[in-house]
Amino acid sequence: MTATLIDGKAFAAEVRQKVATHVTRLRDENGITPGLAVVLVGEDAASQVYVRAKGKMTTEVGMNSFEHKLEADTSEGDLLALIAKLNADPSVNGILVQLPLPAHLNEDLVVNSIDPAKDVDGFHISNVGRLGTGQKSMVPCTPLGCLMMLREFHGSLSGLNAVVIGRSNIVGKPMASLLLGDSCTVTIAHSRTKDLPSVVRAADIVVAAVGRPEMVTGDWIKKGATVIDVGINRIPAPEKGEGKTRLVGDVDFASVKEVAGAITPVPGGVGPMTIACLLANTLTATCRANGLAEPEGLTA
Ligand SMILES: NC(=O)C1=CN([C@@H]2O[C@H](COP(=O)(O)OP(=O)(O)OC[C@H]3O[C@@H](n4cnc5c(N)ncnc54)[C@H](OP(=O)(O)O)[C@@H]3O)[C@@H](O)[C@H]2O)C=CC1
Ligand SMILES: Nc1nc(=O)c2c([nH]1)NC[C@@H]1CN(c3ccc(C(=O)N[C@@H](CCC(=O)O)C(=O)O)cc3)C=[N+]21
Repeated sequence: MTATLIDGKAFAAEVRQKVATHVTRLRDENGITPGLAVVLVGEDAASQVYVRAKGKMTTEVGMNSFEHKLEADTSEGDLLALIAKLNADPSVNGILVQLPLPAHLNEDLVVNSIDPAKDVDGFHISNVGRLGTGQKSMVPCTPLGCLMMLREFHGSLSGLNAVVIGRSNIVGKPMASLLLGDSCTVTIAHSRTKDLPSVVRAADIVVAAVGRPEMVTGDWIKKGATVIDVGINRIPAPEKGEGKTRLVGDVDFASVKEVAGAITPVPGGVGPMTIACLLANTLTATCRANGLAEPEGLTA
């Protein structure tokens, strides 16, 4: 058996197109252009690539993109002052501080200084609490993108067994909340889970967010299960030439696709959906800030 490929890249393009249509309407009918501010501290090469891609897609959907690149040794006070300025700026509807931050900066403090209404990552303690209690919130982009793909593929998720591998605040935990919200029976697995393969074998839906290249193999997967691969791992690819690398997920695509019913690829799966959901969240935040109706199908 070969699994159906869930094409995140194509789906993300559709989401961005929907966002662009709403942005045009906001401009024409309300004279509003949503603005997204991205703050990058330090020179991490991978982060720079990602920030550039976000900036390009932000302007492509007709939003304003504001990039703030700060030195790696920026003080906490200077970073908090920038965030305060962005919080107060009416042309900024969304604020994203690229994580991880350099070690001398307190991530919780920084994230919780963002105005929750502009917290398009959904990492602020108030948004986390709202999501956990089923109140309207900003929903973290990566889990939201996974949920959109699952809903598109399955229709209803009600009663399905979902196993989320990974319990980070940015992926695993919010993913589990969203799946519970859609009435899945949810198990969260992590590095202390006993006999992970047999836990995963019970799942109709597997979301792998571990950060270990190709860890989940075909013999862990129930026949016909849906597998969402969040992992982004760069590994050496000597076959492409000396010093070359390639991107792989947390799922061993080759063996899993023979057993699963559906699977997302890496690249071209969750990654593009994450950026599309960031733009969707920025649009949602703009509508809420202006007391306008929210676009349908772009939030949880
Ligand atoms: N596509 C996208 O848009 C995004 C992709 N990512 C990618 O997703 C992956 C996960 O990211 P993130 O959640 O931030 O990672 P973290 O490192 O914060 O969390 C990893 C989780 O995996 C668990 N884990 C580690 N090793 C094992 C193991 N051997 N067996 C079972 N569980 C294990 C850890 O358990 P414990 O808590 O016990 O230590 C932890 O809960 C990474 O590859 C990252 O690059 C992340 C964000 C966005
Ligand atoms: N505050 C914050 N919010 C984030 O959402 C956030 C973050 N910090 N820090 C880093 C992680 C990682 N992340 C990715 C998003 C898109 C791709 C993506 O588009 N990947 C492409 C491939 C890109 C490539 O070729 O390198 C794909 O999977 O097809 C990857 C990774 C968001 N993150």
